[in-house]
Order: sequence, then structure tokens, then C-alpha cells
Amino acid sequence: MLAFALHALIRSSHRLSLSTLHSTRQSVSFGTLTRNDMHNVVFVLGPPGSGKGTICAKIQENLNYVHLSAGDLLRAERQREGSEFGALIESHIKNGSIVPVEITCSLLENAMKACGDAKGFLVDGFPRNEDNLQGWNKQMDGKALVQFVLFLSCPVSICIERCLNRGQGRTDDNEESLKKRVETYNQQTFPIIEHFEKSGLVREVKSERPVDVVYADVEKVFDAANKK
Ligand SMILES: Nc1ncnc2c1ncn2[C@@H]1O[C@H](COP(=O)(O)OP(=O)(O)O)[C@@H](O)[C@H]1O
Ligand SMILES: Nc1ccn([C@H]2C[C@H](O)[C@@H](COP(=O)(O)OP(=O)(O)O)O2)c(=O)n1
Ligand SMILES: [Mg+2]
Repeated sequence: MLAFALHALIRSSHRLSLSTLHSTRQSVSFGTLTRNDMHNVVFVLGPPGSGKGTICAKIQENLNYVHLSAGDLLRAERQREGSEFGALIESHIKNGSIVPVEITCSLLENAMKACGDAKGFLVDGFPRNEDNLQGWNKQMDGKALVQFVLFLSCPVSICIERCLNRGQGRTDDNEESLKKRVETYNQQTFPIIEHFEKSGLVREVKSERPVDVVYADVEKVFDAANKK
């Protein structure tokens, strides 16, 4: 029954990728500081299972960006001895809903501070909704420069199969949680991608192809962005 419901949702979730984007890059800076004083950030967005973590690991290995997965940071906080947010985080993760930005953004900022002056940060799986976006703008104003948004677009049917076969023992890689996570992506995250598209900041790469093919296109995106 659940599988049927999930596939019914897939058929309805047509809004998964943007048309090819022809846009000039506009850097969105927060505050008046120069680039050198601010963390250089690339947001990495896409449906669950689109390959964000996999591609970010390859970018980190080859292009000297530091990979910060919001999901990984939240899972670590969930496990942290004495964390007051463990149960809250677990309920959101299982429910496929989004943790309040005050928690997630602080984890991200602390991680960036701990890395010192990295060339740039891949902020994977963030901002996932309007609360994330507003909270980032408020907390990171003057501290971060968003270079661009890497959007990995992928048919949800492929994404779901990948998550079900991911084998990482996650509490949210099951049909019930995935149904909710896909709903969250369609209703809350895709509008954030469209928001950044309006500023010409989105770089879409289709990620249903083999990893190396996807990464080759991603590398071209970073080369172009770092030439400007
Ligand atoms: N291009 C690809 N082709 C086939 N499998 C992939 C590809 N990219 C990622 N995967 C696999 O799909 C699963 C989800 O990838 P992951 O990087 O965790 O996605 P996300 O972080 O977007 O949820 C992992 O098991 C990963 O090995
Ligand atoms: N900005 C974020 C990122 C993740 N979360 C929570 C809710 C998400 O479904 C889970 C898992 O996120 P994660 O990015 O690890 O998931 P995928 O890699 O896309 O499969 O964490 C969040 O609440 N806020
Ligand atoms: Mg991931």
C-alpha cells in the first residue's frame, strides 16, 4: 500500500528540475565586508537520494572545498551526550520534516568556524525551507557569501530506490519516511531553489547519470564559477 502511495506521489511530483538556466551569476553578499572576511559558501540542494553527499565528497577531495552536511551535523548532535535537542532532531528526521533553523544554522556556523579559513564550504542539504533561508540570512548576515547553488536534479523514483538501497542504517531511509521527505522537498525545498534561480545563482546538474559523468559536469560548474 505504501509503495503504491509513494509511486502515486512520484507521478504527481513533476516539479523536480528547472528548465536549462541561462543566467549571469550575481554574487549575493551579506553586509559590506569583503569576500576575504566572509565564508565562501556553495549551497548543495536536491531531492533525498539525488547524490548530494556523494558529489560533495568528490568536490572536497578534488577542489579543496570543505563538505558540511546539515543532515550529518544534525545526526551527530542527536547522538551527542547531553544534547538537549536529540529527541527533537530524531522526531523531525523520522517524520521527514525540517528541524528549526536555530539548531541547524548554529551547527553549520560552528563547523565553519572550526575549519578556519577554508577556500569554501559546501553546505549540503541547506537551506531546505523558508525558515532555514530566513534564519541563515539573519544569523549569517555579513559572515557568508553564497557563491552559487548547486542543484542536483533527479527523478524521484531513482532517488527513492537509491535511498532504500543506501545501506547506511538510517532511520529515515524507509518508505514511510521517504514519502514525507519527498513531500517536504516538493512543497518546501523546491521553492527555495526557485528563489535562488530568480537571482541567477542556481547551477543545475542532472544527477540520474553515473557518478563520474555527474561529477565531470559539476567540476565544470566550479571551474566556471572560480574563473569569474
Ligand atoms: N550518480 C549516481 N548513480 C548511482 N548511485 C548514486 C549516484 N549518486 C549517489 N548514488 C548512491 O545513491 C545513494 C544516495 O546518495 P547520497 O549521496 O547519499 O544522496 P543525498 O545526499 O542526496 O541523499 C548512495 O547509496 C549513493 O552511493
Ligand atoms: N537543513 C536541514 C537538513 C536536514 N534536516 C533533517 C531532515 C532531513 O530529512 C534529514 C536528513 O537530511 P540529509 O540531508 O542527511 O538527507 P539526504 O542526504 O537528502 O538523504 O535531516 C533538517 O531538518 N534540516
Ligand atoms: Mg545526503
